[in-house]
Amino acid sequence: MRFDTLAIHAGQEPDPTTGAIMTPVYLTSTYVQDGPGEHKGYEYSRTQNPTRKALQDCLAALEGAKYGAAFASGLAGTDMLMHMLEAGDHVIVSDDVYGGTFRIFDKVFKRSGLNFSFVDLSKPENFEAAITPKTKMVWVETPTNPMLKLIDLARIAEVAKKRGIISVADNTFMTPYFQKPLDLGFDVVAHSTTKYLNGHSDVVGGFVCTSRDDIAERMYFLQNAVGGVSGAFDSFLVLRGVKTLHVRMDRHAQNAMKVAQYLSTHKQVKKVTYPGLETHPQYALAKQQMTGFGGMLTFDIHGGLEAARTFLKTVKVFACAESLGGVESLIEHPAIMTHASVPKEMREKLGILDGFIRLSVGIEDAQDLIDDLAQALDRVK
Ligand SMILES: C=C(NCc1c(COP(=O)(O)O)cnc(C)c1O)C(=O)O
Repeated sequence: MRFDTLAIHAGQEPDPTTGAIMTPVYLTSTYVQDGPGEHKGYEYSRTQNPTRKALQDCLAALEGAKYGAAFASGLAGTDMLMHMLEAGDHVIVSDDVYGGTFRIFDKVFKRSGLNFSFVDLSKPENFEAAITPKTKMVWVETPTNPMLKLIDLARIAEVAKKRGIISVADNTFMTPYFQKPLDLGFDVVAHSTTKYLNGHSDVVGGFVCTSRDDIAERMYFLQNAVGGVSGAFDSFLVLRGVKTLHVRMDRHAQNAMKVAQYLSTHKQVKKVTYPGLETHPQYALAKQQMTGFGGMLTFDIHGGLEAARTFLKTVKVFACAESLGGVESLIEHPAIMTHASVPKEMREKLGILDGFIRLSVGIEDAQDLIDDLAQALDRVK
């Protein structure tokens, strides 16, 4: 089956007992056994749950993975992956990542003895230069959150394989609809399903998938042993949301392009970054490894923090809030909000400055979105 059909059907057979076409929500913690160890493949819902299995199988099919595991949040999936490593191991991370991802690396796992290097992997030569004899994993986002830098997945994967390094791509921004890191040689894909996969801002969740048997064995062990699993109802909601992923992503991308083009002409706007604009420094790579450009864009507004605050308080259709990827349009100030946990000097080196604004462009009427931005920009000048 092709992507659009998999999004609706993969991992979901009609319920064998009743024929229910939608996977039931198995709100149960445990399963009665015929005798000690004599069960139907289900023992305890932290270990296995039919609704979570349907979600795991569906999302794995969309990423082209053999195995998938669903978690209570994106960072719970990150936590599981870090438990694959041991004290003294070294991880190379793209220098621009979600603030919470930076935080779990720098404030949690560094205390457990893991070492992290935050490297500008948009320049592929920097990856090999950062490898040490202790390097066990490379972790990338592309496009990065929030600077929307792109990383050449195939080139990173090639070097990682040659050096025996596990490669992980956080594919939250693009989703498998626009980008397939496993097809480009990556070992693991991670998602915050909170975002585009669920797509309706009513779940916090995570997902990790791979086609490597060795990684999968460890992944399922840790999912159960560490326990940060996706609950049955959250799994049902993500399974329901992902059914329209292909339709929503097309509309997100169409709207984002229109908004990016509008902002690019506005005198109050200093710089617009969107992978679909030919002005993006890595536009050629965007066209090479992505089939669409997503719904995320950023821009710098003249007037610094005061202008940014006024602007974020004046928009009406765009909601000022953290997160992204829902049907509604969101706007936020990374330096104060999503990336406050990144040290100021690191933020400023990346370009996350006082006038820097991130948009998650929703699937509303594009002209309504543009009109909303226009009226708010008029108030700023
Ligand atoms: C909440 C936001 N990000 C969460 C996130 C996460 C963490 O996902 P959680 O479900 O919030 O734990 C992981 N990876 C990326 C690329 C993310 O953007 C945000 O950027 O507003």
